[in-house]
Amino acid sequence: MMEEDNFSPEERAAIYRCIRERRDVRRNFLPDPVPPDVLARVLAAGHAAPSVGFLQPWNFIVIRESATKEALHAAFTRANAEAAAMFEGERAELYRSLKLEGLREAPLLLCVTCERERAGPVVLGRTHQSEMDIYSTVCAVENIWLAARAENLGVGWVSILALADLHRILAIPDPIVPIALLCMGYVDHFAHKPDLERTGWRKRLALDDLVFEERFGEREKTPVSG
Ligand SMILES: Cc1cc2c(cc1C)N(C[C@H](O)[C@H](O)[C@H](O)COP(=O)(O)O)c1[nH]c(=O)[nH]c(=O)c1N2
Repeated sequence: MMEEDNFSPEERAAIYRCIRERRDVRRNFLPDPVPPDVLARVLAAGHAAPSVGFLQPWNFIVIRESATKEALHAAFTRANAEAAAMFEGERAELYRSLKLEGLREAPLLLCVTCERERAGPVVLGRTHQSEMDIYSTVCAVENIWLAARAENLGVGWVSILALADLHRILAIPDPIVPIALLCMGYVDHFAHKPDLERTGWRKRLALDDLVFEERFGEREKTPVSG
């Protein structure tokens, strides 16, 4: 390999730090706007994502209007009441104490959509696994999330909304699928642990419990962390 194709140890360390220290952020947003050049870099990172058949099925809808943010927040409130009712007792109490969106506080919201028919009905790589265009769009979302972290921008994914509300509020026509509604902005700090871990909702699983080696149709647990 050409020397200049390699990542230096410092570059590698920065990438792993970005992955490790990316957080889902939906609180403590500062009012500072996201500069256009920063947003352009973050969106370019999204657009650099892999996609099935090189379909690039995404669009990025930038939302700054407070009326739209309020409408999305109202949709969240409706959905969240339904979601909260799925839990009982202490769990329900804990659920209600969680801050699960930052739709009004974030200076900018981003909706990432997937246009499934962008290249017609037949797409290289999608014929036998029809969700691949959706997954490609999720790859773009993760790129955005990581690039934003490298730009010191917090990003939170808000999925507690009915899809029909997203279609209506953002005027997204039916063949296009809203994949992610993200709240984005500068924050005063990044938490070291996920909120859901810190609040005791769920523990982080051990990597070694999740890795298996395949051996002639059998699976064997294979510790990797050494
Ligand atoms: C597809 C999808 C959808 C959602 C999320 C994530 C993803 C991947 N997460 C964030 C989620 O809770 C968070 O990623 C995990 O708790 C781990 O925390 P970190 O992202 O590592 O900080 C999330 N969080 C939240 O507060 N409200 C939400 O609606 C959602 N929805």
